[in-house]
Amino acid sequence: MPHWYDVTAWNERFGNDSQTVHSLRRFRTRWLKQGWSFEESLGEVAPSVAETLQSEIDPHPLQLAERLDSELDGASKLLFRTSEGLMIETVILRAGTGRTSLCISSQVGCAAACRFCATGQMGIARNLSPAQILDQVVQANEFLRAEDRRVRNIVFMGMGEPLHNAENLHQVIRALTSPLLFDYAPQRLLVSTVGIPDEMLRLDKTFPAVNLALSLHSADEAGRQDLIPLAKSVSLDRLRETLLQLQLTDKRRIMIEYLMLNQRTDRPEDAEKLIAFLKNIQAHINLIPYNSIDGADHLQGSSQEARELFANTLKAAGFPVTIRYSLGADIAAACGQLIQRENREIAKQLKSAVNR
Ligand SMILES: C[S@@+](CC[C@H](N)C(=O)[O-])C[C@H]1O[C@@H](n2cnc3c(N)ncnc32)[C@H](O)[C@@H]1O
Ligand code: SF4
Repeated sequence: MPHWYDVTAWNERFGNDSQTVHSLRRFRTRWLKQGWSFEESLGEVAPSVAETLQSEIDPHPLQLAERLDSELDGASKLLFRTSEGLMIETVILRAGTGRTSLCISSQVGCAAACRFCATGQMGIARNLSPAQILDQVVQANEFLRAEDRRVRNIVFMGMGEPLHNAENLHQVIRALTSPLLFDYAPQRLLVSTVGIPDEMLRLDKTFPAVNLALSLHSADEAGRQDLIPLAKSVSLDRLRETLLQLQLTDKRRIMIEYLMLNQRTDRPEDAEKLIAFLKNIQAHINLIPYNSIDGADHLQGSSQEARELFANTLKAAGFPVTIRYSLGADIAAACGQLIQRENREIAKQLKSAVNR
């Protein structure tokens, strides 16, 4: 089997004898849709097929290192280790409605190097493979099965910039939405990006029903560049043009993520700039409270009062606005923060091993 998430490979590998095809379908349903373990699911196929699957598929390229359950709300953080020893995190969010979302990582570290982001400050950027990205969903669903739950929504809002890992992202979306594998509706997926125009357009063209969120954070050119070094190569004009282009093919609202930073992004003039930037764009604005990170003492989150005033200005201009409620505050703050130092150390060791 070249890759288990490649549907055509299954047919090529096992042929189309109807009994085998049916039993393999049951196997994949148990494993990928119902959260059964790989081993349990093997019980659905003939022993000879099970033996082949066992020897050719590595069901868990990620090793679970730790699980942290929030005592405040329904969040759980899963810390995984890659075969290189690097750590990534995945967050399960259980909403009161019974709906479960999963926040997954697409990279270890991130080249965008945003000043406010622990992942960006790790100083490394490694793409996760499709199997490593999908394993986060597989392992989360295995946990959730004990609670009679299944992941309903998947957001690419964990570590890394998904559009810097676009080829793998496309393969992952294909697998997640394939009726023969995970069978998620594309509307249940949300890709969050710092803003890579060509890849935003390509994603929209390839998967028009997958939701897109743009992490804008500032509609002031110098202010945005100050927070997001990558923004020096993507102007606000280019981003606005991209949003307008997306709107031509897609009538849904795009989500704009906006980090609330004291005296940097939360002043009345910042709200006016944001309103001007979003003129004629169907946007839903999500205001994000800042989780402070190590090494960014110059950044402070906005007060609740400033957030509410900002939200009201945007609402008065006609935009739907939500203030993101941060789940799992007790199980560690901003994404990437827990493992920032550990990954730096491991990346250093790997580098010196290569140079030796
Ligand atoms: C970690 S990023 C991953 C997806 C993609 N790279 C992006 O920037 O949209 C997901 C979201 O987390 C936000 N984020 C990063 N660091 C944060 C922090 N310290 N506090 C609050 N939100 C943060 C980002 O701005 C982004 O909107
Ligand atoms: S916020 Fe997103 S783009 Fe910026 S460094 Fe973090 S993961 Fe990368």
